[in-house]
Amino acid sequence: MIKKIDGHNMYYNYVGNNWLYTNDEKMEVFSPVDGSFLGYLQKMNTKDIDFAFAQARKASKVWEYLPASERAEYLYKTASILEERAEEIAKVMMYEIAKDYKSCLSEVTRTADYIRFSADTAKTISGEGIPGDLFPGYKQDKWSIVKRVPLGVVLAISPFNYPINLSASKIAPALVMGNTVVLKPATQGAMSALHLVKAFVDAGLPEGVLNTITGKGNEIGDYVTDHIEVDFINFTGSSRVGKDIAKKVAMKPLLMELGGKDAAIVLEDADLDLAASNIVAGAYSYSGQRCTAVKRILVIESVADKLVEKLVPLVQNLKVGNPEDNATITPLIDEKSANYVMELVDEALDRGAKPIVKGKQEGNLIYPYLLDNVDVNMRLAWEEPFGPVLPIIRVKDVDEAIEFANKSEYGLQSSVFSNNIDHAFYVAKRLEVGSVQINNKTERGPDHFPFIGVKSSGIGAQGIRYSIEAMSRLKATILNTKDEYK
Ligand SMILES: NC(=O)C1=CN([C@@H]2O[C@H](COP(=O)(O)OP(=O)(O)OC[C@H]3O[C@@H](n4cnc5c(N)ncnc54)[C@H](OP(=O)(O)O)[C@@H]3O)[C@@H](O)[C@H]2O)C=CC1
Ligand SMILES: O=C(O)[C@H](O)COP(=O)(O)O
Repeated sequence: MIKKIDGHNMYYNYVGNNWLYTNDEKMEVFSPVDGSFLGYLQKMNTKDIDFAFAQARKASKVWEYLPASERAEYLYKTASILEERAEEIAKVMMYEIAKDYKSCLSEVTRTADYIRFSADTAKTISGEGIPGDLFPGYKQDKWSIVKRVPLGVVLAISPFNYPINLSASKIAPALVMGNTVVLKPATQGAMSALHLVKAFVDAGLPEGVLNTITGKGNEIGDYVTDHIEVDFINFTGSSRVGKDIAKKVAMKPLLMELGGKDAAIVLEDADLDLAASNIVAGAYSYSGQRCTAVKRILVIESVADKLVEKLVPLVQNLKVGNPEDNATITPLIDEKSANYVMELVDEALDRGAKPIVKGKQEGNLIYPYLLDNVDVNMRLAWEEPFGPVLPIIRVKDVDEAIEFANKSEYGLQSSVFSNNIDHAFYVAKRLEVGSVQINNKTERGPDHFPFIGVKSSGIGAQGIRYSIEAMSRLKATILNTKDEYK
């Protein structure tokens, strides 16, 4: 997987049954932690990409017909290998994406659990037999035997922020269902993703079943997504890129998890300590670079001051610094992203938002901001910063909270904090999002729950069983018999 070039690591792609050096074009990868040089990735060209898809197509004809229980065995082995290598992989991830070490480690072990659970779940996917005579005019001589079959070749495109988990959450359900996979990981995150792929390879996965493509999304993306051999696209990333792909590819089924602007709605009867601790954990972990991060607070005016009082010390106490020291606030993925976050902060401050915790920018590191009195005329009320910045929007009553929550173009998750279950359900029922958390921060998981984005936040449902179902289709074989004995 790794060869030395000029004394530096060069990551190869896995295609067919080999770690391949495909061509001389390469990309340099630097660490967002300290700018150090991490190594090279290959820039695959159209010929290399064609080869990867051809391998996946060829393998799908065999893999599809392997007994499901045998496919599951490869996943069990992969999960164990990942666990054995958890510390090594977590370190690679920490330097590659500047996520704190503890979270990197738990991402790897969570992924092993995810893969194992996918194998378990696949063994519960059964079919059904439907008797024909349920419909008027038919006799007992006709049966439809309905089962799930794979779609063929799945293109998995993953983002930088969960390079292992959001690659595996596409690969594992796809493979165990009998699809083959071509993975295009985020460029910043690809080294970690290739370590995941190596675990599958070392588990003995047959030739061509899992293949990888590296290269800049904005250069090879169109060619990859529109490739004739792609039967299904499973994408996680920004709404901008997701929408672009959806517009360009015609008649290809899609599963997309995109951006979010998750609101934490705090009602008058909320437990404010619980709300404050959940909101701060939800908003600032991994410096807010999570699609499910709490990205705005909508609080009823009558309890807003009290909530703010509880939030301020929690935000002030967040550890800022190095991922090796398990800081919560670590450098953002790059300086461009940090500059965008500051653009939103500065615009809100210029328009009168109150910085109750005032952060600062040092290159790609942003110290946390908590801004009060953000209003609907500020970009920060609507745009997704993907950084450690949390706006507080004060609302007069519950209906205004619901109205503002739903005005967002996004619809991933929301939280509602209330000690009155009827009030919480009143709000939950009216929110236009995939999931509502009652008295908890917004978050994905446990991973067998459905994870759904609506509006600009996605298409379809992820979650182990749901992903398996999404990457399969029903196939009916109709058995016609004669009710006679000759
Ligand atoms: N809802 C969810 O589950 C999640 C959503 N997200 C969202 O993702 C964003 C951050 O992740 P980020 O990685 O920056 O997202 P991007 O959309 O920039 O990139 C996601 C993936 O798409 C690739 N890509 C980029 N351009 C194209 C293209 N034209 N065609 C095909 N693929 C392309 C990228 O490759 P390359 O790196 O080479 O550019 C990367 O692999 C945030 O908006 C966040 O909310 C993130 C995680 C989970
Ligand atoms: O990409 C994301 O940000 C994740 O899907 C969120 O996952 P989490 O809620 O487990 O952090």
